[in-house]
Amino acid sequence: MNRTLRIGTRGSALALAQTGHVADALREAGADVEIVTISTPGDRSSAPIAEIGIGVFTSALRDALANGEIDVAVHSYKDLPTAPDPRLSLAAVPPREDPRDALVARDGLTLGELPTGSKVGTGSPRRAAQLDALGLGIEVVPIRGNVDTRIRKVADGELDAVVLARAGLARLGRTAEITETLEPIQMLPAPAQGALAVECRVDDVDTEHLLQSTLDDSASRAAVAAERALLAALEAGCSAPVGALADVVEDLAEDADGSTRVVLRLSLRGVMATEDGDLLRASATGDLTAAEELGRALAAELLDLSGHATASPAGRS
Ligand SMILES: NCc1[nH]cc(CCC(=O)O)c1CC(=O)O
Repeated sequence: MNRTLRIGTRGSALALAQTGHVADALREAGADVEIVTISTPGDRSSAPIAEIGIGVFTSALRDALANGEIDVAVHSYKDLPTAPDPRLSLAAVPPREDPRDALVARDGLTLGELPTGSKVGTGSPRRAAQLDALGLGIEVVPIRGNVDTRIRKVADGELDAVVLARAGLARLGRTAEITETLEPIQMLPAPAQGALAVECRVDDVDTEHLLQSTLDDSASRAAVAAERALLAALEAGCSAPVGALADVVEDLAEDADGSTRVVLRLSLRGVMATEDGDLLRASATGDLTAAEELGRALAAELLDLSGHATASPAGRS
């Protein structure tokens, strides 16, 4: 293909870093690429994400792609609405970064070492609910802003700690500032956290093929598909108190002749906060080729649990 591919991105440091990695990989594969920065309403507003709604960061980029202003859009996958955009194709899910959340605390402290009454900043209801459930006596303070702004609140002494996606810090080269990487058993990440979504126009089959063959990682795609199907089935967005993490695991399957062989399967964990702040957890394992079914089955289990726990589950109101 000898045309120049215009790759669209938001202008934040994180978005530019992510898009830079995608552009590098495409250049290595011999493509001619150019980066185009698109300003989104989400970048211009400082209101809480829960108020301005899912899609604030991604819909301007998607429109620019559908209109032909750009040929490729790179998104943080977890920021995409769960409804598919019929104008676009999800051409590639590149190998996922570490999906876990990370703590950046003063004086090198871990969560367990933070004294009672410590202020921990996060704008995410999912992170807030899971922090509260740990029962550490810490105060969760709502914050917004880019990664740099959030970390600065710790350096300035306004907060004792913030919780951020490890992947974002890794892409910005700032993992040295992490004081603890939070284990999923304490803090399940947002569905698709750490993964990128690379889109092109649905009728641009040349670009679709190039992106898919150069960038796509089928294990990352399957894991994220399961997590997102769970989220979609809970009718919840990125600001909902829902965490999910799928891992590709090795399992043993028995053949008809009695011999065993190693097969890859998906292991999915999910957490959902009720309106009372209780956490409901469930997990299941399924076929790598049936990721979405696994996500939907686990969502049904969580909804069933919530029916027993409370009359009106969070994320459905
Ligand atoms: N909602 C903001 C956002 N979108 C993607 C990332 C981090 C990178 C990723 O998860 O892929 C972040 C920052 C954060 O949650 O700390």
